[in-house]
This record gives sequence, C-alpha cells and structure tokens, in this order.
Amino acid sequence: MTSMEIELKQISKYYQVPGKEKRMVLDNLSLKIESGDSVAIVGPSGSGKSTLLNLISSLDQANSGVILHGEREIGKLGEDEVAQFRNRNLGFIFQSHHLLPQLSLIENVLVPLIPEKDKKIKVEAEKRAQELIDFVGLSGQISQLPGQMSGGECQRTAVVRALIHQPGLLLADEPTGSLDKQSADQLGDLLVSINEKQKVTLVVVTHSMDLAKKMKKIYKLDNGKLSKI
Ligand SMILES: Nc1ncnc2c1ncn2[C@@H]1O[C@H](COP(=O)(O)OP(=O)(O)OP(=O)(O)O)[C@@H](O)[C@H]1O
Repeated sequence: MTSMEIELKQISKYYQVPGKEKRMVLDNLSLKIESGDSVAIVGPSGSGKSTLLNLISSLDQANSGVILHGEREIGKLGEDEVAQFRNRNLGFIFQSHHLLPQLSLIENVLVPLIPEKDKKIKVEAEKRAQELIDFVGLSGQISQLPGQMSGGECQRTAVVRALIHQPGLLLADEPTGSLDKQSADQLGDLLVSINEKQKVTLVVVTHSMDLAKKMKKIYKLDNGKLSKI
C-alpha cells in the first residue's frame, strides 16, 4: 500500500435530535489532503473534529458532498465494500489504546490478522509486525501484557496494530490525550517518522498544539468551517 490522497468536496453534516433544532456541524466544507501529507485538525470542543474524522474514515456519512480516497468515491460503495475498504486501507489510533488485557504485546498486534485466510498475507504481516515493533522500540517487550507496560508503550503498540495491514491512511483521534507530556512528545515524534518512512498519509485530530505543530499542515475547525493556520 502506498499513501493515499483524500479530497472532501463541499461536505455538510448536521445532526437532528428529535424535538430539537437541526445542528449544522460541518458547513459546505472542502479539503484536499495530498498523498503522504501529515495534517492536524484542531478546534474548540464540539466543533466537529471527530465528526470530520468519522466522515473521512467512512464510519459515518455526510448529508451532502463527496469524499474521495484516491479515485474512489466512498459514498458510492456498498456496506460490505466500505467495510473491506476500511480494513484494507485505513489504520486507526484513538485516545485509549484498546489493547486486550489478557493478550501479550505481539498477540495484540496480530489481532487484526485473525480473520485473514490467505496464508501468504498472514506470514508477510507477521514479519512486518516484528519490523514495526523494532521501529517503535518495543522489541524487548513482545511477551508483556498491557498491564505490565506504560501508557506510552501501550499506545505505541496500538500504533503498530494500526499499521499491520500497511494502510495508505492513518487516522488518529486525540492519540496523546491520555499520555503525560514526555510520552506524548515521544508518540508525536513516532507518528511523524511513520508518516515519513512508512509511506502513509496522516490525519490527526488533537487539542494539543504541541502535537499539531509536528504536522506539515494545521487546520482549525470552527463554526463548521476549516481554515489553515
Ligand atoms: N450522534 C450524534 N447525535 C447528535 N449530535 C451529535 C452526535 N455526534 C456529535 N454530535 C454533536 O456534534 C457536535 C460536534 O461533535 P464532535 O464530537 O465531532 O466534536 P469535537 O470537535 O470532536 O469535540 P471534542 O473536542 O470535545 O471531542 C457536538 O455539538 C456534538 O454534541
């Protein structure tokens, strides 16, 4: 997989809670993210950052507009196709690492391969897992359980898990939100080197300007609109 270009054309998204007025969250918004770019989305709480990420990742659908991943228009794919597209092309990192507590580091990293039937793909991914674990500096800890690792180490493990299928796009929602300053700084640097060396486009939603500043571009989301800062 090579890094992916993403384009959002005139996207609008509103929520309609019964008995309440329609709430416009994203208002006719356009954005082009070039292949291999690293982009931070910042903005006040409730401005729609996670909503935007959910649309890019096809977990949610816009009310109007078009989202392109390379040549592919996400809104035109059927449910199964979208799920397959997500599995094969996208990697996700969240504020919480979501590792399974009863599994070791290496077992957690290999979880996304459980449904994989193709032996060759599986073997290649297992080899890649080892290389990625080396890359994030955790090769000495592959047998440890999440409870025996620090928050930063768990989050780095989650990064490896997100990269196991060689996604073209890595999406991170507040990836440093639960880390102390030093671990947050380390994780930010790791995301930057992954963007540069693993050929993956990176989109990070964050409240942290320290993290945002590590990305090549920063956009602020406010009142449904994006502006470059
Ligand atoms: N499923 C939903 N139904 C109704 N309203 C929603 C839904 N999801 C989000 N919202 C509303 O949409 C707005 C944007 O939410 P979103 O979570 O995208 O903001 P955010 O910028 O990520 O916030 P934060 O920084 O606090 O995580 C908020 O006002 C929120 O209450």
